[in-house]
Amino acid sequence: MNSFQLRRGVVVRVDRGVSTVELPGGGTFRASWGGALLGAVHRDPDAAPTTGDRVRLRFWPDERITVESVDPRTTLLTRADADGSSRRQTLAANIDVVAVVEGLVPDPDRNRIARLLAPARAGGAQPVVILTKADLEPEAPRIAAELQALSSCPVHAVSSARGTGLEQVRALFADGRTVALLGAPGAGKSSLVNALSGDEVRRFDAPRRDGQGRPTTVTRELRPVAGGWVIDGPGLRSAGINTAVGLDDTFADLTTFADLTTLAGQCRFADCTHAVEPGCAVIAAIGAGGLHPDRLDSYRQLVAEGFRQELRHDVRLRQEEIRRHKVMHKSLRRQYRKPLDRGRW
Ligand SMILES: Nc1nc2c(ncn2[C@@H]2O[C@H](COP(=O)(O)OP(=O)(O)OP(=O)(O)O)[C@@H](O)[C@H]2O)c(=O)[nH]1
Ligand SMILES: [Zn+2]
Repeated sequence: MNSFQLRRGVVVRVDRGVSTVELPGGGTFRASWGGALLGAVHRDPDAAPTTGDRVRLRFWPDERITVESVDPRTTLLTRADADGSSRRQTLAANIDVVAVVEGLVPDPDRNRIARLLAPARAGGAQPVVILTKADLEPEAPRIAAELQALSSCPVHAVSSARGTGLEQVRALFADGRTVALLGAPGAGKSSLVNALSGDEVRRFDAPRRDGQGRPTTVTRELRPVAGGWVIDGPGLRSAGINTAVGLDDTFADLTTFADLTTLAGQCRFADCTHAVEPGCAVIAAIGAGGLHPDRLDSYRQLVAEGFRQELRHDVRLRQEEIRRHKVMHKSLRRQYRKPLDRGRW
């Protein structure tokens, strides 16, 4: 191998400026940022390699390895930083499918499913719901059909314990696609990944130890599964994920609730809150049994979250953007947005 050669790879993990990159022929390398990339990150923090990025590595004669460039992303999953600033944290790039994982036992939480589906759609990924622990719920097929009607996306019931229903889930990974698993602790994500891939993933699972010798969870992992990749890092596990790029206007997209927004358009008052107003089409639909009250609850939560996001965006983000080097920022944006525009599902 020519040591100056550029090689393509996939970022499978990121730790403080060091990217762990897997090459297609096998082999995993830790790489720092090359000069051009350092400049790009300085201008726009989102340009930093994140898990799922397709990158080019340079192998230097002195054995250094650097990430020279990051391919344009098809999707980017981000969340607002925990400190409440408008600064975003990038979680993962190039996610093709967002799978909301929810146990059939105890009863699936419809509000949680709706909340987790929203950012998936907003980010341009294909949403699906995977209901786990089907072996414990004799009514699994009926519940899956009902949820599929409510959420208007594919719903698969699986048992990782018995290995049933896995074929449809495996198909999501075909052609090297990346699937992000979102779900509450205990929903059965790890069991599902293990059932899908057997021993394939275990080598990535060794816990790291920090200075005190305390095991720490490895975050933001991308693992090969069933011919594609799965991401199931703790960073993706909180329901606090609320924004995904491609959309500067974070919650303009409420396709999860297409039925509700249609109904709301038929209310007598344009600013109807669907709580007490006369002539409210939403309340009428619930009364007539055409709309589950849970749906209205999650819609309300979603709208409230979106409102907070938008406030944050308008005031703080705009100020920051002005301070940034505008030209470069914009050209990067344009590059990222292109593939997203064609990719509505
Ligand atoms: N009966 C049955 N139990 C399951 C199945 N899948 C997972 N479980 C059990 O559910 C519990 C949680 O499963 P995990 O796979 O650890 O769930 P997780 O989503 O990875 O949870 P966290 O790691 O806490 O986020 C475990 O006790 C599993 O044994 C299944 O298909 N059938
Ligand atoms: Zn109304």
